[in-house]
Amino acid sequence: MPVIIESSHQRSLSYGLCPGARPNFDPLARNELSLLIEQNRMLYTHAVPAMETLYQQIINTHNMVILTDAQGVIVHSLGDDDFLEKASRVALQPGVAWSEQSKGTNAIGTAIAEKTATLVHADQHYLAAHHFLTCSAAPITDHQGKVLGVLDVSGDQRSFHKHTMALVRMSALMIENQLFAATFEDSITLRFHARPEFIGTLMEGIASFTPGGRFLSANRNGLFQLGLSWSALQSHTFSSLFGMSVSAMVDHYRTAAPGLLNLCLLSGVRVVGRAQLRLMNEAQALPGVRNENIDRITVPGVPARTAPTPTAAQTAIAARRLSGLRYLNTGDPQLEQVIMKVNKVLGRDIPILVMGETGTGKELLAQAIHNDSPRTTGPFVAVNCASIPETLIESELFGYEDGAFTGARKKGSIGKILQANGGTLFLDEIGDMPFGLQARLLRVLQERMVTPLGSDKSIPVNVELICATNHNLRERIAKGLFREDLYYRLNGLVVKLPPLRERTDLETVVKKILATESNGGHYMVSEEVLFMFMRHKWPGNFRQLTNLLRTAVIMAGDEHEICLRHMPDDFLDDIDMHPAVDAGAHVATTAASMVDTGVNLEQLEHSAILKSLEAHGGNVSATARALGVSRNTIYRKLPKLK
Ligand SMILES: Nc1ncnc2c1ncn2[C@@H]1O[C@H](COP(=O)(O)OP(=O)(O)OP(=O)(O)O)[C@@H](O)[C@H]1O
Repeated sequence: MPVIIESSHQRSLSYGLCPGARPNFDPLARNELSLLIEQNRMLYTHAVPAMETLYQQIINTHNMVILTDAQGVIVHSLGDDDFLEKASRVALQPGVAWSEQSKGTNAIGTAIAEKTATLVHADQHYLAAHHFLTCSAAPITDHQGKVLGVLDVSGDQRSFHKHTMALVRMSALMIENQLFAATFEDSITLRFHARPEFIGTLMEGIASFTPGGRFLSANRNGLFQLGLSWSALQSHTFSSLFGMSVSAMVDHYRTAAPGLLNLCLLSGVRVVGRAQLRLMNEAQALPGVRNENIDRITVPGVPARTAPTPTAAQTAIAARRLSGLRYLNTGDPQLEQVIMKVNKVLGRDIPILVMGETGTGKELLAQAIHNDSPRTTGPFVAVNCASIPETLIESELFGYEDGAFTGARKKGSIGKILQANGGTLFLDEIGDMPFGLQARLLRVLQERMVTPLGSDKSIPVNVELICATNHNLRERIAKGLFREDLYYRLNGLVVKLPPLRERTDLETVVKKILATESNGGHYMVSEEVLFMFMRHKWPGNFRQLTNLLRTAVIMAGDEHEICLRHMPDDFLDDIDMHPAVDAGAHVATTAASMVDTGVNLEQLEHSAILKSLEAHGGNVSATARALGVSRNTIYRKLPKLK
């Protein structure tokens, strides 16, 4: 048995695992999984296209391609799970943990423990239940060598192929290189190799530098070619590593037809390289480049931004999928119903009407519907009917011909409806559409033709329509402000987004927003703040919560726990915090008087929790202890208290 497997078996034993034990395949709850994906957003976005390419190479071989986070929890998997027994299918699904601690020796867990690509075949697995598997895994590391996750191919051990490991390694390297390029987008990046034909391939070294030439980081092959550790490289510069100053390199690209750079490594090995400069704002710091108030410089012959490659397009598709419906689902039952209904009409040409207060995420939902629909590669065009002056909304929507009215642009405009052709048109605040225009919109929807202002030609149009409103449209119909016939044309499926104060997943939502706002940084809110959030009415819903958390993250700085002192004063003013009272006595008296007045048990329970929380200054743990229930019970019951 290879040494690496032997030491892993010893570790598995020390974790108290028994080879004959039945593994635990319980996946994370859906809301926990969306949070996990949110926290690993960058890895996920860059890995999914590479996983799809990898899968194309092993399709029909009874294998699955798996991506995990740094702890070995699966965040995405795709492929043939037909080789698995029904009961084991769940094992390779998102949300299941494959760390050594939970599953013993296995390719994912062992690759994380050993920080190296690992093959675990058949009975090399610690648990007998996994002996039917063969798994090849490679860690994906960031620019500082920290493991971000693992890429793995798992299949039936009878389908073992010796090339699989090499494919997995190459794909992991591809993901690392893309992550590296995305991290150092605004730096000097040098791609280098001893052989010119390897520039632009997975074998190239990549090193990044500040505009002044200070070393920032290098990818795996870069470190290998430079022959120095990451920490030893910190004191180096472009010129100390490659024997050429940054200004000489810039001069090279000023020549008429600059070829590859001829460079010499510290070891004396000669390499060739191609530099990319994408310097934002710091252009002035670059020696030899004139300061002409430029905030992005392009060196002739060097593309400032690489043209979109198929991989970039795939990355964009993955990013779109990441904003799909399943990632909005963070555990609130009302929202779950909305998503379930919307999923049923996807791609069926049924207009969707989204109701909800301001900031409840109506536009985000519309975008997610578009991203998950078969029209995802088409345009998504949003029009806010309330924010466009009444006199302009007609031309904005329907377009106009050259010179149709005074002030019109010379060449006319195609209008938002035609811009959305082949995609989705999202009409926000539809209730505010001027009455006169409602008839025109209705005609477009019925005839599927648009006639621009000043034109006598009708142009066919094919759009999926999503409308949103925070008005009660029936009331507006009754007042003669909204056409009934248009209402019936729009309401193919009507869904209502719950306001934040009614959502039961506030804690998950807060974590998700914090993960996004802090770019993966690990911020959390204190119990006291969470309690306040649960009592707040949130008139601005997500918009208000997102802004508040954005500011709080900045205020908290290095502290990572967001407390009351990080909250803005106006928010604190809004919260009605009563002084603490003797909880027990107060609860008992209130309960007695409530029973007298015929209040039901649920109201009594709510009142007791509320009073106790007030008495404990909002401390949920202390309240739970005082009332003899779990913290979760308090959280579950809190939203109903408002
Ligand atoms: N589920 C969510 N998670 C995180 N942020 C969200 C969520 N839903 C909405 N937001 C954020 O809240 C803000 C408002 O969302 P959005 O514009 O979709 O709401 P809306 O209901 O269309 O608002 P309005 O009625 O004012 O047009 C946006 O910044 C959006 O990114």
